[in-house]
Amino acid sequence: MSLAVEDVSASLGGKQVLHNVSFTVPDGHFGVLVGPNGSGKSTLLRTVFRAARPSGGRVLVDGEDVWLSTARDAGRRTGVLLQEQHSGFEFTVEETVAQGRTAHLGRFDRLTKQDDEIVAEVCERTGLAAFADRRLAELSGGERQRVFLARALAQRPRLLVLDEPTNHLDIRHQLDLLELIRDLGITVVAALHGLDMAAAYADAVVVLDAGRVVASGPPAEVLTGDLVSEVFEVECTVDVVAGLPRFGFRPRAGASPGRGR
Ligand SMILES: Nc1ncnc2c1ncn2[C@@H]1O[C@H](COP(=O)(O)OP(=O)(O)OP(=O)(O)O)[C@@H](O)[C@H]1O
Repeated sequence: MSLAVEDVSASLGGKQVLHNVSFTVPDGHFGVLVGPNGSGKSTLLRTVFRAARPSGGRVLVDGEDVWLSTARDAGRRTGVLLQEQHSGFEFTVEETVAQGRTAHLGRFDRLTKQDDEIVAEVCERTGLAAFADRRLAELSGGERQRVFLARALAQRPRLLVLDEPTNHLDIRHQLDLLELIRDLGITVVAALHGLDMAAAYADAVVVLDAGRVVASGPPAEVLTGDLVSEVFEVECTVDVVAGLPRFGFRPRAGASPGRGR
């Protein structure tokens, strides 16, 4: 499933936070959004999974404007993993993952044996099988994040939208999650703060700054020391190790704590 964001603008609380943003993620590719806090990554992802309506422009999934399709159709094909979830902790892991199947059910349908098999397979794949009967309240933040990923995968989405999916995860689980996502072979768009991870896993990165795309393309071409220094207001050096950029950071001399936008 291809994703095309065309000239998207959005405003929140009377302030324009996205300015004519355009990029594409071809079918089966992994597109990553990077940018400083407040640069508009989450808002942009929300326009993609139909939670925030753009004030201008279009979001096309396989050529179809998501805002012209029903919420149910969009929900069926798009899996979403958000930064932090604060509810539903009374459910077990298995119950939560099974919620991913309900997007495909009619109002009075019940889960079938095939749904149960998908839930079991996803729990296995995400390393959650041993936790299946535990309540989310009894899990660590990182374990819960994996459950929410599993719920999104149980949906068997054709487009996966991830907002900081590696938040809370230790390094092994960050790598596991990104490997798993890459191996899914579906179209993925994710916001990531870790530039090393973005460089290692993305087919293409889109750099946002103050709601505008300032660069996009293959990570090794886009994530240069100069660009990262400029956008993140730090001193950044890049070494290429085994064909991948490795980033070194230092605070910029005389830098203030924020831009106060
Ligand atoms: N409900 C809201 N009302 C008004 N402004 C908002 C609202 N939500 C977000 N904003 C503003 O919109 C801008 C973009 O926020 P957004 O969450 O999309 O950025 P982000 O790049 O995802 O940030 P982070 O890296 O901190 O998660 C920020 O300036 C933020 O303060």
